[in-house]
Amino acid sequence: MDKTSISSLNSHFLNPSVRGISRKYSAVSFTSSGSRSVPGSRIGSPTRAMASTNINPSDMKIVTGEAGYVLEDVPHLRDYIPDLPTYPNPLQHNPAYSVVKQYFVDMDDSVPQKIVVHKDTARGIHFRRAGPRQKVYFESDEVHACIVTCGGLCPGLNTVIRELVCGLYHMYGVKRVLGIDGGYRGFYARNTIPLTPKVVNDIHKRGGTILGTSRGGHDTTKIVDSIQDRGINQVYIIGGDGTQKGASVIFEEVRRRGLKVAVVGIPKTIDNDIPVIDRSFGFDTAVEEAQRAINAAHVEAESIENGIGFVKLMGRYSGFIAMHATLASRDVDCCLIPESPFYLEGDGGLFEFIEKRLKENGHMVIVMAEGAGQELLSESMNSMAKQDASGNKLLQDVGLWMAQRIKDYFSKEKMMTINLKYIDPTYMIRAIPGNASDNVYCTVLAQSAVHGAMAGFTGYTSGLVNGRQTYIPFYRITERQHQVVITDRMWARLLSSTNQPSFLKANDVINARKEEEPPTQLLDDGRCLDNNVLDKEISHV
Ligand SMILES: Nc1ncnc2c1ncn2[C@@H]1O[C@H](COP(=O)(O)OP(=O)(O)OP(=O)(O)O)[C@@H](O)[C@H]1O
Ligand SMILES: O=P(O)(O)OC[C@H]1O[C@](O)(CO)[C@@H](O)[C@@H]1O
Ligand SMILES: [Mg+2]
Repeated sequence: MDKTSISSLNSHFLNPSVRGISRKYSAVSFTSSGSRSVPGSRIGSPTRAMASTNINPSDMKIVTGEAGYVLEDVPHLRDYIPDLPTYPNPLQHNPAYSVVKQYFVDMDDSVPQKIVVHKDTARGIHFRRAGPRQKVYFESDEVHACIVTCGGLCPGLNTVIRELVCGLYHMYGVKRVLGIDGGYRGFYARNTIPLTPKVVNDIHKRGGTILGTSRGGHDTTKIVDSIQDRGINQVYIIGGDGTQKGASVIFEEVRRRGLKVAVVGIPKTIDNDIPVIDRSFGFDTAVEEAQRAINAAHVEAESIENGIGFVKLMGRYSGFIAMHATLASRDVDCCLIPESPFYLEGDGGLFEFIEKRLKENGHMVIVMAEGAGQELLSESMNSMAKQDASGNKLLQDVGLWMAQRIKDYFSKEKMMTINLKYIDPTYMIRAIPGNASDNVYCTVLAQSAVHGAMAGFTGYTSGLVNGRQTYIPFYRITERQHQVVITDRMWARLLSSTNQPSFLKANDVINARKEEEPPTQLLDDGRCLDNNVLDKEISHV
């Protein structure tokens, strides 16, 4: 697409003829009952919003408005089940809430995805604001909820479980909540665990998940059969990108069967690799806990001649933990992440930098994300890529390999004595309970998820966008992975903090820019661009 067609797309979008509120629902007989109808409203095309992704248009529920406003709405039970009765929200009689002015969220409240704007910027994509609604679509004693945790561990998992249970009980008077044992396969292969506020009372102080977790084993038919057979009508699914994909297909099958079942995703990933949301719970805890390993590495390194403290951190495809832990610490001399290619030998390579830093300071600290430099390791070992039960790339231990390469290089090629101490705190970091800030985050996240299901929304991930809780359609969460953008300011901040070289060649920069994120990145002239045209017209970051 050339500049002209981009402009024409945008001018179409801002054209007065397509202004006003317009709606487009997916192919499955959605109705707009219950939605406020705006005088002069008309069916509009979601072309502009769809153009940004490979998403099936029938999955999208788009509401457009004045000045380029787009709401990427989430499905609702009444979209496929007509004439659903509503009930007054029981919170209005709850003394804790009834005194709160404007406690209920206005049905038209939405949260913008991009908050940096220019005076003539289109308002862009918005998500539905989370929170309690005046009317609910479930009676308290009708609700039979279940909670499942999938994928790797993450600090705060138990807090989310606790707050889902307590939120359902205390806010909505729901008494039937089941824990599914051991991830997705637990729906059909394991026992369930009845959850009450008493059972979950102090679980937030423990790491891991009291429900157990697993990878693989997602059999959609068996899972939905189990939901149907048990009479479950609210499903809370806590997990990472893979889990949210699984939640999305469960939702599709539930909708196909016409079941009154709300399917809700709660994003969990220690790697912070889920797009759209500000950050995932557990990430803050992980960055804080990583400080202990980095401190130890620094103490060891500075106590000995040519000491190198080497810390491996988690981050399969995304180096957020390593980047933030480095920025927080100030003791790190070099941070290596999967998104930023590097090389070892020759001018401008890692070995040259290590030698320089040791000569300057006598010691150094290196932080490496587990997904960094995997291609160097594979080349050197000539090894085949393997996968785990969920289909994720199984990483080789790059930290140990790199530590050995550094030792060999300096002892054999430079005849220089170095003292390298290798620290791998990865699973120790992942297994601790959430810290104070993550626990608050988990509480708000869980309560928001419950409010949405009670209000009849379904097929959404509950998540923080620009500091506000929102409901995000599954397809936005599953369409790509969130990664560090190495041409963005945050990585530049890290480079100026560590004063390490970028190790980039010109080609790497061009490729990195092509992979840049957002579907609605704001350009200098205030327009928004789609991913698929980003490579044609890259502006500032
Ligand atoms: N495309 C998919 N469709 C259906 N289910 C999926 C899909 N991808 C993954 N899953 C299921 O989701 C569950 C968790 O996936 P995965 O092991 O990738 O962890 P995750 O949720 O990405 O969490 P993390 O990466 O943070 O550990 C597994 O049970 C897996 O079978
Ligand atoms: O050893 P496991 O449990 O398969 O998980 C390891 C992976 O899980 C994560 O913690 C989260 O995806 C990654 O950082 C890591 O590569
Ligand atoms: Mg994952």
